[in-house]
Amino acid sequence: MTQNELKQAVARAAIEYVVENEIIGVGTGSTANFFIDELAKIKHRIKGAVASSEATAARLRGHGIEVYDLNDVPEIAVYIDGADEITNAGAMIKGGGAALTREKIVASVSKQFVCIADGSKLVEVMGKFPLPVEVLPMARASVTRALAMLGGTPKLRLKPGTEEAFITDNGGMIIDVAGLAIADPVALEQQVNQIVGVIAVGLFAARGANVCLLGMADGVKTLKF
Ligand SMILES: O=C[C@H](O)[C@H](O)[C@H](O)COP(=O)(O)O
Repeated sequence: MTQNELKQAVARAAIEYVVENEIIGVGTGSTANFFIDELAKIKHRIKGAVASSEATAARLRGHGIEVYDLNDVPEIAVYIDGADEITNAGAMIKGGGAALTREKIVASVSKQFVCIADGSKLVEVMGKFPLPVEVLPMARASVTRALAMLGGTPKLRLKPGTEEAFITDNGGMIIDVAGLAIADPVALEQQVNQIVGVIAVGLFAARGANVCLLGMADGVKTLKF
């Protein structure tokens, strides 16, 4: 099976977690895109969705799914999203697609977080995937110095094929920190959150996933945390 087929399989399996007549929280990225395409097939069974990025909002609308402003939605029954890495305790690195801040906000008001990922994302210790940190542009240099003190190698994310900084949906910049072996994800999440100028860190540990649907060659494996 190709990686895309594994992503498609977990996207399909995630439909079982969609709560009828509710507003669904929807993540960002290639796996989330497969999920949106599956969600479109049952759109008459949901009220609508809250999107974690402009790209997700556009794809949802393209399928005729109503997109709600989170300010008008006090609680979300289920949030479905991918991950860059996930541990067998449900902690995740997210933000490879730069949507970490909005993803964290939507996840924070969701009763259940269902992570959908191909099996290669399951790791024992996170950190092989560089940890994304969204920062206010004026704090780019000071936050970079503070992140270097944590032991990794921080690098400003650039717009593909250019020397210009990548700018997020929120007007922030992303610093990717390579070379961290994350022994205590909850402690590191707290530590990075305390750096002045950080908007959000792509560690989802204090609030991790409740369920993970992992795409494996022999089928979809369900992990519950
Ligand atoms: O910012 C992007 C998100 O955190 C994604 O969920 C994550 O990068 C995984 O993306 P993909 O499903 O494309 O591997």
